[in-house]
Amino acid sequence: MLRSCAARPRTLSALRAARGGAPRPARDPGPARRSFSTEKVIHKDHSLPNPSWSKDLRLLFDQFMKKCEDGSWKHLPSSECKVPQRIHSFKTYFLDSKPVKEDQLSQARPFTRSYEVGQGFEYAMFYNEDEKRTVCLFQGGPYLEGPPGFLHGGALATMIDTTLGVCTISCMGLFMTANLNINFKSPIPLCSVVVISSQLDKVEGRKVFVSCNVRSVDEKTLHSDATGLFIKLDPEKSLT
Ligand SMILES: CCCCCCCCCCCCCCCC(=O)SCCNC(=O)CCNC(=O)[C@H](O)C(C)(C)COP(=O)(O)OP(=O)(O)OC[C@H]1O[C@@H](n2cnc3c(N)ncnc32)[C@H](O)[C@@H]1OP(=O)(O)O
Repeated sequence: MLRSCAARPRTLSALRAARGGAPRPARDPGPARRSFSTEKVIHKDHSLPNPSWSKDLRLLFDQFMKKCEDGSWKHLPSSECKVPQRIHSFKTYFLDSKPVKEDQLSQARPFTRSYEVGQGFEYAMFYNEDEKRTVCLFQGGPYLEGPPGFLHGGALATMIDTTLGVCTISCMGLFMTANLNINFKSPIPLCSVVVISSQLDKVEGRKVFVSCNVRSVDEKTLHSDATGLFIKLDPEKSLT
């Protein structure tokens, strides 16, 4: 039986409604056309509240949306993370890599958005360009269990990597994670909400140094801290 963090939609149509969609969507054109067409593709924004979000996550989300009103913070819709041009650019950088078969590629989707609503990674990100900071409000669902009742360290590492990755976007260009160091200080109860606060510390040529901490909603518990190194892909190089 599925478990969830908040009231779980009981029917398929309720689930679709929770995702913000119509009760029965039009026939899906198929992932190949949906994700990789050069035509304008409309993606659903998974970073908006849904019924699986706990009160804590909703409150924090509302607080940050308020901060967006004066333009200092920007809410990052999940749909911006999978832009066809960006996918094409990555392909051109890694021309010599063993090509993924088209039918496999057509099924690809962002790791953190590949779970049913409420079961995996529920999160929203906010970005402050002037301060070079990114904040991720994250609720890890029941399918992300590591030690019984607690979040898997790899799931947290994924969210740290994603948050730090978004933090590098102020430098523009395409980046890859080269190094990630995480100190796990206190386990995170499954289904609880944590705040990942990241900042850009230093840029040295193509190297971008970023760091973050992960705290409980009341800020009393430091769950983790981490540093990351992201490398801007060199247009002169084609990597294998
Ligand atoms: C406005 C709204 C927009 C929203 C927009 C959303 C965007 C949505 C974002 C999603 C965010 C997802 C975040 C997931 C991000 C992954 O999951 S990435 C996947 C995991 N990472 C990988 O697979 C990377 C594999 N590694 C590589 O491809 C290559 O090693 C790299 C990292 C590209 C570097 O290769 P390279 O360009 O040949 O670099 P290279 O010349 O060797 O080194 C450059 C410099 O970096 C140093 N360096 C390289 N590697 C290391 C290392 N590991 N440690 C220390 N130093 C290193 C070198 O020493 C060198 O230093 P200098 O000599 O210049 O001082």
